[in-house]
Amino acid sequence: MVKILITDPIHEEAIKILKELGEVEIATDLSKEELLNKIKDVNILIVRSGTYVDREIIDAGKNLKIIARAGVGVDNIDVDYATEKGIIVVNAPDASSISVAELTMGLILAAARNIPQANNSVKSGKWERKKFKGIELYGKILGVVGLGRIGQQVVKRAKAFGMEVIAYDPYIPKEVAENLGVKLLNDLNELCKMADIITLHVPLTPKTKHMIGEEQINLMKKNAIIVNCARGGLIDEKALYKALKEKRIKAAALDVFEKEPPKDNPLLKLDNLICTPHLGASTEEAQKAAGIIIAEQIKKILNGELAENVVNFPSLPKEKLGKLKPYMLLAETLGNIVMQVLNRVDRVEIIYMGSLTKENTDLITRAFLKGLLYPILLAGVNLINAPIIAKSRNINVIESYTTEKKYGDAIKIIAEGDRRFSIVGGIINNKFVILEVDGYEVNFIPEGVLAIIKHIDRPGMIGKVGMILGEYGINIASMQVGRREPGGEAVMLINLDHPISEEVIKKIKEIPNIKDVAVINLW
Ligand SMILES: NC(=O)C1=CN([C@@H]2O[C@H](COP(=O)(O)OP(=O)(O)OC[C@H]3O[C@@H](n4cnc5c(N)ncnc54)[C@H](O)[C@@H]3O)[C@@H](O)[C@H]2O)C=CC1
Ligand SMILES: O=C(O)C(=O)COP(=O)(O)O
Repeated sequence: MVKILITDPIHEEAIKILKELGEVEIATDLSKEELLNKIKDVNILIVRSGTYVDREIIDAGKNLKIIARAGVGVDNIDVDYATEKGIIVVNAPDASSISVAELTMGLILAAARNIPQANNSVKSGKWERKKFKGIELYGKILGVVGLGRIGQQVVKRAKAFGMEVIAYDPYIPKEVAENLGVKLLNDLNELCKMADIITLHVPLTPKTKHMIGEEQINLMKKNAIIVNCARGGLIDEKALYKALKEKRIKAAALDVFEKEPPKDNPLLKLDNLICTPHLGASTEEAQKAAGIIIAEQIKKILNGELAENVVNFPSLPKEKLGKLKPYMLLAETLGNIVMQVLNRVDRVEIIYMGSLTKENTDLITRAFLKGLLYPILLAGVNLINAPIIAKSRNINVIESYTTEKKYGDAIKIIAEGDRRFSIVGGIINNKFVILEVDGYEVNFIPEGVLAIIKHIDRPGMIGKVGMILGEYGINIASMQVGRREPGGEAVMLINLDHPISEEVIKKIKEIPNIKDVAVINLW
């Protein structure tokens, strides 16, 4: 009988379904040691955000086949390692959007009207009507950062309050914003300047980490309110603490923290900070939906059926994949690179070369689209929904085939968005190799953090880039230059051991003869 372990609270309706599938044990609040012990015989582990499923847990789970996340974010699960171990990861991305949007409105109102502070005051025997004068939402400007599932629900509710809504989401088609009656801005700093209230609804990625820092907070209005019901880490908590302490802005309302629970976090001592303990998805409705969705997904997987919310690869039967799997992984990596080089993608052409032209390439194209959308949507995108999401984001996808044999079995991507970008990737000795970038031939294995630097071929260019990286303590793992002729345009590919900050990128861009710098985190 299948053994199912549930380590975070999930809805009883879901437990009912799971009990029909196997032997269920519910053990919440386990210490890591306890979990390491229990996981040994478990086949299916069910978690929410309270359980960290790291390498050690996965290694200990010798019989683990499925990890189910009864919610959206899988940032507490080492999905790559699970994939490596052949463990399926499944989630429920749509279940809690309305609940999170409603909590966001709750926190906006609470901050605007000082509700938590006033509640504490009355309960302590005071009657301080003057102290707690608030502001109306009516007529105020709401700045929504991230116009995805939750952001869009927030817009609808804010409109009902008579708010004017502006948004920043470089990846969403402008028609989506137009249909919602939202003004879409091209610049986050502009939103920070204009908005009375700012609310965050983006995933936490290397690009969005600390997207609200000192610079953005300093641009905000004196009475601005900032709300975060997405992920801790989007706001630089040190900068926020300073701004709230100095009353640079009116208030912040947080459902999420960089470290949860936020023990000893100095923010908690501030009167103008209100907070909830990561309650966005904690409603009867969202939990019921999330629980039932993952229980149904598990049932499908156990029956050998296609499950829609599988986050990673191993769900696909080996016999169906054959030689395609490495090319799916290659395509996923190419997708990753393209989105991070271009930021906004309007059109992609996927050109299959060599003997790949004889294969059924549908799965490879899906893997490419999953990789393309992953840097902005994380676990919300999978092999099943990737083409639909690409379409909903107005990304025109074209597949074509060429008998050209120059690179053997390879995949070429020509993408258009902020600019045109092309890349060819192949597989040599079981390694992904970049064979061409923007028409320049190279032979480079991308690993860790990849920098693609376009420049004019002049003596000392490599040294100048290396010096700046060295100054910031960033190690170069490997590098290569591709050029057509000496003195002309060239491309430098560098693998770095660490991610690099916007400050370093800016410094490199300031070197004379550097044309463009793109830094890509390879997931
Ligand atoms: N507090 C809670 O309990 C919960 C929090 N969440 C969090 O809410 C957040 C949003 O979730 P969904 O709306 O479901 O995600 P979604 O994937 O539907 O939407 C995210 C949006 O962010 C945009 N985006 C990505 N990178 C961006 C950037 N650099 N700048 C601006 N926009 C960017 C994407 O284009 C997308 O439209 C996630 O962080 C999720 O983890 C989700 C559920 C519960
Ligand atoms: O689903 C998500 O991403 C959430 O942040 C909600 O987390 P939870 O299920 O409440 O632990």
